[in-house]
Amino acid sequence: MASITLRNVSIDFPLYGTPNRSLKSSLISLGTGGRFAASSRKLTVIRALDDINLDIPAGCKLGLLGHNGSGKSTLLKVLAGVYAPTAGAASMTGHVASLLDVSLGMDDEASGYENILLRGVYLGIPPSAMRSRMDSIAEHSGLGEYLNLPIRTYSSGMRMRLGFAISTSVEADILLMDEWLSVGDAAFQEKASRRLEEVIAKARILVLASHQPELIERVCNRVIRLEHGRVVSDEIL
Ligand SMILES: Nc1ncnc2c1ncn2[C@@H]1O[C@H](COP(=O)(O)OP(=O)(O)OP(=O)(O)O)[C@@H](O)[C@H]1O
Repeated sequence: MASITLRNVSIDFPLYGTPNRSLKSSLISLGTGGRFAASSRKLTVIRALDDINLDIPAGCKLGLLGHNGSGKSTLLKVLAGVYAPTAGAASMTGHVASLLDVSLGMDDEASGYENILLRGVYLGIPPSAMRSRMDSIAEHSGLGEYLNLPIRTYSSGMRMRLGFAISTSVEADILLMDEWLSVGDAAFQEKASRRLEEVIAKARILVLASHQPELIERVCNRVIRLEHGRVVSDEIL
């Protein structure tokens, strides 16, 4: 079973050595960014998430909307286990796959094939299991003989293709995505879009942050809106 439960989750980012008084007054007047939480003479704290309570059951395809700095990426990073809550508790049941940074864990000097194994380690998949997916990943990447070369010889689009092919080869109970990935040239984008839709259809839970309400309406069945780190609406679509 897959599920996500957040109870009173807050995330604070302490900003050390900032010119506190002027920063505080300019942050308070901004319509963007997290909430200004506390300060002393030396320390300013931004509360990126403020007392979030969420129950996400299996079958939920949740879209996150909100202004710049409202906390969408921070929330995804809590779900990915990148940030531990400053307060409250987050619990996830199921295998989490994060498409937040598809090239995380890659090594420039290693070949494409070697990077498939390396990236598998970051995704919690042993090399033996990754080897059995090698052919399908190679095919989806469309990189052919380039996979034998060190990835420092790749263009940025080629790296993205490889990262994308690897990340989408992993079956996940919980899939985390930041915006629609724009990967590669037009031909690859079309292929990538189809592949994403397949991966999403298989996931039990999707959490997708986006600035495009139309995309969320197309892909998701529930949407929450964040403002300054708080949930201000939660709707079934
Ligand atoms: N590593 C960090 N250190 C300090 N502050 C941070 C850090 N990461 C995020 N923040 C702050 O937390 C708040 C929420 O940021 P977050 O990236 O979650 O917003 P977002 O909704 O994803 O924004 P966008 O739509 O612009 O991507 C912002 O005020 C941002 O400045």
